[in-house]
Amino acid sequence: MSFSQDEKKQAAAEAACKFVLNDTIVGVGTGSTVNYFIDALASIKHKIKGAVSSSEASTKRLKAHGIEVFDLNEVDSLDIYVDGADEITEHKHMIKGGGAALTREKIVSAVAKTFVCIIDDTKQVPILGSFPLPVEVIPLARSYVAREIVKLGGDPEYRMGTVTDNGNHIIDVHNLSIVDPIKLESQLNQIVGVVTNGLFAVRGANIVLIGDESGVTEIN
Ligand SMILES: O=C[C@H](O)[C@H](O)[C@H](O)COP(=O)(O)O
Repeated sequence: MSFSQDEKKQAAAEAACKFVLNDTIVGVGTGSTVNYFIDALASIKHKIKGAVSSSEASTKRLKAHGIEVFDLNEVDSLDIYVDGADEITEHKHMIKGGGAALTREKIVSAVAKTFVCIIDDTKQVPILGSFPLPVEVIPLARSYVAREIVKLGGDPEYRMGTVTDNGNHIIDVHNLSIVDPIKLESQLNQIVGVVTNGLFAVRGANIVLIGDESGVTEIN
């Protein structure tokens, strides 16, 4: 029997529920895999205080399930943050932001003690960069940032029509072979006008749950 990509996402998402502790506030990411997690969280919502969300889309889904959504500024710490990824390496470095939620995801995950990454097995890569790297930019700085990205060896493409939850734009960077993701994450963030970029390497994942043909594989 073989599982579809959606079934693998759902399996990984449901497996993340075992990391949810009683009476805590859960950090919640964004995307199609996280949507399965939110649905699974609904079945144990009586156990938790609520959630902090990384996007308007996740907030809407959480509230539709009757899960209370807290402002991050009201929360000192989070035990876990659960989110998907667009690519992840064996070092648990990730590219995120395919859904343009990277900045709030990076902020909420920074507050959490443990980042639980939920993926299907297509997201595992030996080296990051086949998936175009999203960079959130202040609209005024878009062309300047694009020129600076070219100097770093990337091929920038404006994600036309996308406005982030923060009112900013996204540049997707193609043709990068990212040998040192920690260094590149910092270099990109130093360009004036960049809000943040989709490399999650300075702070990567702690636990990875991979939906695959065996069910779910956990990497600690
Ligand atoms: O901005 C979006 C996020 O970083 C998502 O977590 C990422 O794109 C993975 O999304 P999905 O689970 O839909 O593949």
